[in-house]
Amino acid sequence: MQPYQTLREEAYAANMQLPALGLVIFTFGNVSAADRSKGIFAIKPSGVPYEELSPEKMVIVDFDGKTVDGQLRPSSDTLTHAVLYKHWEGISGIVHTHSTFATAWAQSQRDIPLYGTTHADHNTVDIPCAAPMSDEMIAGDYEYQTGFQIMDALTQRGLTYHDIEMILVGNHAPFTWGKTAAKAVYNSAVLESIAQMAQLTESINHNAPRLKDALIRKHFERKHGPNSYYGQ
Ligand SMILES: O=C(CO)[C@@H](O)[C@H](O)COP(=O)(O)O
Repeated sequence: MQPYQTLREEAYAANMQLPALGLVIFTFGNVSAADRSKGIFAIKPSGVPYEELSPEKMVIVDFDGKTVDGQLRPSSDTLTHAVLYKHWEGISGIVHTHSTFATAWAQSQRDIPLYGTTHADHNTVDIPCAAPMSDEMIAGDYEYQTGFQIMDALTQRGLTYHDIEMILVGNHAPFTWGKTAAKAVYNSAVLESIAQMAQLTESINHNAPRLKDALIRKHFERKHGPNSYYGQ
């Protein structure tokens, strides 16, 4: 058995969901799965097509972004994942994609407004778009700074990483997270669907109204919290 085999298999399975769900093409995007008890995560190697991936090719990295085990160079976004794992204790999965509609909203530099119950089933707030990074941050350790750009965007809105598990990085693309890599992948697929619905909503009615608070609460609380009654 290879070292960290179980973690590698979890990361591999989650990475392979991205092309399966139509969230990436070629080598776009990346998924990591963390073992917080060891302070490490497994992440896709950089620039390797998904069809060439295997559990053995997942790279094991610590929360400072240093490679612990693996022959291949980890994802170019590794330091962004590392920063978020280091600062957000409740997450063990992170996904970055360039899914079309979420990326289009990121390029528009707009938060995704809460127009409908599909959005409210998952979030009670607009989906944030982090501001584009300063020239200094870009010239510095870009991926490391992207992690802080994400955290700062939530703080500026009075949100925590529990309040919402998805964000757009201005002019770049989305990041999502969760208690597991599988949940982070689910969040990436939900984000792409919400982004597409919102874009279509605005193209049909540019003055479309936001969902009213009563419906936001009803749909979110139907699925989440002590009085939820969705599912089995
Ligand atoms: O953000 C980007 C590119 O802008 C990444 O999503 C890459 O497309 C994936 O890079 P690797 O994980 O293969 O290094």
